[in-house]
Amino acid sequence: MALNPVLGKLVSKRVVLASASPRRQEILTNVGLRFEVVPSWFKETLEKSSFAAPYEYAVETAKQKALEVANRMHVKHLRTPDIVIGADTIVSVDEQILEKPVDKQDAYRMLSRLSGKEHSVFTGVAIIHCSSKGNQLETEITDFYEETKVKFSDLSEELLWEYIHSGEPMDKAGGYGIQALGGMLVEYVHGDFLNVVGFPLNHFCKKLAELYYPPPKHTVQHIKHDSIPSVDTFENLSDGESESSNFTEHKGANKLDSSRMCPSRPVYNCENSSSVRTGFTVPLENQNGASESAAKLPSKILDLMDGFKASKALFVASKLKMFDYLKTKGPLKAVDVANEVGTSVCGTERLLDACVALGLLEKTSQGYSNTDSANTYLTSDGEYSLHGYIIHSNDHLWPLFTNLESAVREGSRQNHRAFGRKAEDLFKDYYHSQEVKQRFMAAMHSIAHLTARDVATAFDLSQFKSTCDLGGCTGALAHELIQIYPNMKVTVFDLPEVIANISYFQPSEQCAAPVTFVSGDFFKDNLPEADLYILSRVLHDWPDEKIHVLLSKISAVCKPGSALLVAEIVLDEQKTHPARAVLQSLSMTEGKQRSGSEYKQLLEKYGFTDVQIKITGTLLDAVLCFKKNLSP
Ligand SMILES: Cc1cn([C@H]2C[C@H](O)[C@@H](COP(=O)(O)OP(=O)(O)OP(=O)(O)O)O2)c(=O)[nH]c1=O
Repeated sequence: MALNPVLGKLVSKRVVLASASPRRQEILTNVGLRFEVVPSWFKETLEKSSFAAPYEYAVETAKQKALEVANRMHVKHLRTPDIVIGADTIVSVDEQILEKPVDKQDAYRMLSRLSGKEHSVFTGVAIIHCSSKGNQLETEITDFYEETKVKFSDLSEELLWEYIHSGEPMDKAGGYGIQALGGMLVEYVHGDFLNVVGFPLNHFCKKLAELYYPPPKHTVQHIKHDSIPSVDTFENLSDGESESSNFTEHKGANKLDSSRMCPSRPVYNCENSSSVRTGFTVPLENQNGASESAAKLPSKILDLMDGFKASKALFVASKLKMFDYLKTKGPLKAVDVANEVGTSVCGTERLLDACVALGLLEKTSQGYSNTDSANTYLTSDGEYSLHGYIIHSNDHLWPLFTNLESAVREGSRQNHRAFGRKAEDLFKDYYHSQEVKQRFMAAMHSIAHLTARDVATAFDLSQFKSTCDLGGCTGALAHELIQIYPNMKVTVFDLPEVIANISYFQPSEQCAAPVTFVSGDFFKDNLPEADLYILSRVLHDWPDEKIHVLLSKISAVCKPGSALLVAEIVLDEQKTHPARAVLQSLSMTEGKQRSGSEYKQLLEKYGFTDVQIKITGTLLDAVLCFKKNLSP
């Protein structure tokens, strides 16, 4: 995800960088922008003398580079991108434009002109919004330039040639690369460093912000390039439900939907920039300047207000297996998805658009397709599929959380309200209903598989020859342990009903040393022998009495020197973070989440010592402790 909310606006768009420059690719990749690279075939041969100023040449070249790619993609590949970005960097000294040197002599000429002097580096950038109407390519061009002043030291002949022989100058404007060896030649830089390297990122973000969130009409002539607006709040208002006229402008503005635009006219004129738009201007709603008095929006609160809608959209799209269909058959139009799934076309279209807005899907003229993370996490057969847990969240947690108010009032689980039966009866369902059992196991498997590597590598466990994962369910963690510690023998101990259903979840490739599954109840039955016991996502679910039984048993069976690894989310000492754990507590199980010192205290009470806590920063943290020599 792009850190900058403005760049986030491009997440669902097909963005093409019309440049072969590895620097430009790196600058944009580093800020999380997803784009294709299609180098431009436009030859940089515009007549320099026909431009009044050097930057005009750079801007025009950037524009031509981007237009060539947009046209080629439209005509040859029948794939119209949404946005094409072109750029051109030149060096200007003594009214002369220097581009890339053609050979070493040329590099020498350029560098000796720059020696001991200040020069300007201009990068022209063109952002082209493309659309296809009746097979015609329509473009809306926005361009700008950025200037950076650079001063070189006096360069000796020897240094100059040594630098030229390094090969660095050859693919760079002015014959130097400030980001590498060329940095040694530079006395000072005034302005945007990245502009010298080939892409003025800051100005680009400001330009996007203007494009996607134009200012109210009366300020149109006075835009200052001194801040990149934080606009994530506006995004949150575009749910079609806000009636407030204060927000109307932003609502329309972030769509960039040409069907809602009024006839062509320039939008705003800023220093260093221009917007030439064919068939593209201000959204109609923008013209009343309504947001003048809009207060600073509380983005976090607005996010929270909308959070449940976003969760439910994800749940429903997952439940309807839309991500599965799109993985195998996408891109698909809404009508095709609706036919596959058996849903209404209009409802499906709204849900798919919502998924695009949430960054789960991409939408192009060919239809909807999965993002990479939807393929990995949201399809039911994805490598780290969370599908099982999402369905569990929808079918089980959602109804419970719908009754949160009663849960807080009464301080207890709300199974009776959510499902019309008590928690104990539901537990019986677990034993009797294959569907409920499978759903629960799929949910546990989802999370265990996703977190297995972090848990398995939180500590070096190579000293342990045998490990028993208590309540290890489908063996996701066990399989990971064997991958990482090939000499380790791993046993999964879980209820007979669980062990009876594990086959579906086993990895297709057979491990050299397979996991052993043993059925039993860890509160009642003898535990298998092991050097290392694991309790992953177990302790937070049980009340103190049950934990007492379990830890006493483990402590009794542990030989001195053997260990217990607990994987849980470890709360901070204030017990308010991470939010994930605190929110999980709201489901009001009889168990609880604990802080690091609480885990330490608990484990020491049962004869474990040398308690080490590893906050992984991911979904699960790890606590490792060793059985001390004397029994507790
Ligand atoms: C001055 C300077 C330029 N450059 C680079 C940036 C640009 O890649 C290059 C100028 O050439 P450009 O013609 O702007 O770009 P390019 O040929 O690399 O790629 P394309 O035309 O496909 O977009 O010089 C540096 O990397 N460091 C520097 O210090």
